[in-house]
Parts: sequence; C-alpha cells; structure tokens
Amino acid sequence: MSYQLIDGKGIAAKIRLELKEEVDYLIQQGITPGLVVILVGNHPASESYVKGKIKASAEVGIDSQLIRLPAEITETELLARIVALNEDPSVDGILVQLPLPDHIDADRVIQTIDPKKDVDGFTPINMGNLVIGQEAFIPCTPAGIMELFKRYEIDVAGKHAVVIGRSNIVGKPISLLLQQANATVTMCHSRTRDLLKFTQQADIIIAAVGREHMLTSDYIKPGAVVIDVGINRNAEGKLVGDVKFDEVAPLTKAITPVPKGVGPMTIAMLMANTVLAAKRR
Ligand SMILES: Nc1nc(=O)c2c([nH]1)NC[C@@H]1CN(c3ccc(C(=O)N[C@@H](CCC(=O)O)C(=O)O)cc3)C=[N+]21
Repeated sequence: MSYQLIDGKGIAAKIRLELKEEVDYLIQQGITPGLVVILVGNHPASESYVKGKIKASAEVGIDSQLIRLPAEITETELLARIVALNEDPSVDGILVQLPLPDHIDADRVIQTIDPKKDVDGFTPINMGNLVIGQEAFIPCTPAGIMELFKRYEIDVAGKHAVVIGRSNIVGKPISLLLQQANATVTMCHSRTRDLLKFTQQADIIIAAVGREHMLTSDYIKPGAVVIDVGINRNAEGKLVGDVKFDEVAPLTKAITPVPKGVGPMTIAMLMANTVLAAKRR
C-alpha cells in the first residue's frame, strides 16, 4: 500500500518563511520579537535542540539570546534571572530548556515565567486556559502536530485518536487539542493493560512514549495516521522514533518520520508563539 510521508521538515521551513514576512512587518512598526533561551548545565541533547532554536530565530528575524548558566547555579539565582527577564520589555519569549539539574525544582522555575512570555505554554495559566478552551500559548510539540494535520488536510473530527504517553509537554495537551478538534480521544500510558487492544482501534495514533521502536506493525489498524513524537538516541547515537517505521509505514495512510517529522515543527511553533507574544506586546 502507498502511504503519505508527512514532511515536517519541509512544512516547518515554509512556516518559518511565512513568519519572516510577519516579523519584517513588525520590525517596520518598531517591534523586534525577542526570545531568550536559558540553558542550565550541559545536557548533550539540549545542546543540539537549543542550537536549532537559535538558528530558526535568526532565519525568521527574531532577536534571540542564549543564556548559558552553570549546572551548579542555585534555584534562587535562576529564579532571579527569570524575574529580570519578565521585567525586560525587549524580551517577548522566555524558554527554560528542560530537563534542569536535579537540585532545581522545574515546576517552581516554570511558575516564575510571566505567562505572557511563556512561549512554551508550560505555565499553569497557559495550561489551565488550554484546558478550558481559552486563549493560551499552546505547547510547541502538540501545536506542531495539529499544524501538520491542518496542512495535510487530515480531518480529525469524529476519528478515534489514541495518545500513548501522558506527559505535560505532549500527551496531556495533544489530547485536549484533539478533543477540541472533535476527535474521540483515548489516553494510554505505561500502566495501560493490553495497549494493543486500543491502538488497533485507532484512526490516529500519537506515539509519545520515549521507547525506541516500541510501536510495531501489530499495533496498527490498516489506514491509520501515525504521528511519532519519539526522540530516542540509539546505541550508535542516532535519533530514532517510538515507531518501527519500516514495518509500520506501509500499513498507514500517513506517517511522520524521525528525524524530519515532529521535531522541526516543534521549533517552528516556538517561533510562531514568539511572534504572537511580540504582537500582543
Ligand atoms: N523548555 C523546553 N521546550 C522544549 O520545546 C523542549 C525542551 N524544553 N526540552 C527538550 C524538548 C525536545 N525538543 C525538540 C525540539 C526540536 C527537535 C528537532 O528539531 N529534531 C530534529 C533533529 C534534531 C537533531 O538531530 O538533534 C528532527 O526531529 O528532525 C527535537 C526535539 C524540544 N524540547
């Protein structure tokens, strides 16, 4: 069977071009969108993701700044840095790269970010507004997935979507967005019994597990749409998804690859949220 390969990388590039036009206009109005990325310590994967964010900012015309802080920084010092950025009018978006070192309470850090500058959409205010369907910054990965559905004209209304994973960053928000788009959503997770029974009924599968190649062909109903959110490093250091692509893809109607699927869309949506924050300035 032939399937559609969802080109996240290509769509993300297109979105960056669209955003650049908006940013050019904002700059003419005297508003240069500003994004600050805070990286604490040197988590190897974070280095690569942060680089992607800075590069995309430059492309779109967003004035970005990377603040590198030592792994030993105290929580109090980190919170003070965030408070200063909250008060800086040239800063539209603040992103604190996760994970943080163990001695720092990530929840407290996130709660310190001004919700108006929370371009990750991780603060309780934005999360809460998402839950009740009010205007909010939508977390970038789920926003990117919904954008892919839109651009590929994949209608989710009335479909059965099975979300595997219940994280605050992906599982919870994507399940809400799918419900708002009139899908019927089942949430599965590490304690779900007989996961197969659920996924085999799914028209749409969102795999956000974090386990290399766990989704094999036996999980799939023929003609399903499969979105792979996994970003696992295998033994050779290669980026691999949660989905065993080679055997799953031929069964699907459409599928995202890893890399070049959801990952680049996450960054594109971060750019979009930053532009939105600047417009609301
Ligand atoms: N506060 C915060 N916000 C985040 O949005 C956030 C975070 N912390 N911590 C880590 C995760 C992960 N994440 C990715 C972003 C881009 C790619 C991406 O561009 N991936 C490329 C490949 C990149 C590579 O090869 O390293 C791809 O899939 O094609 C992946 C993962 C954002 N995250």
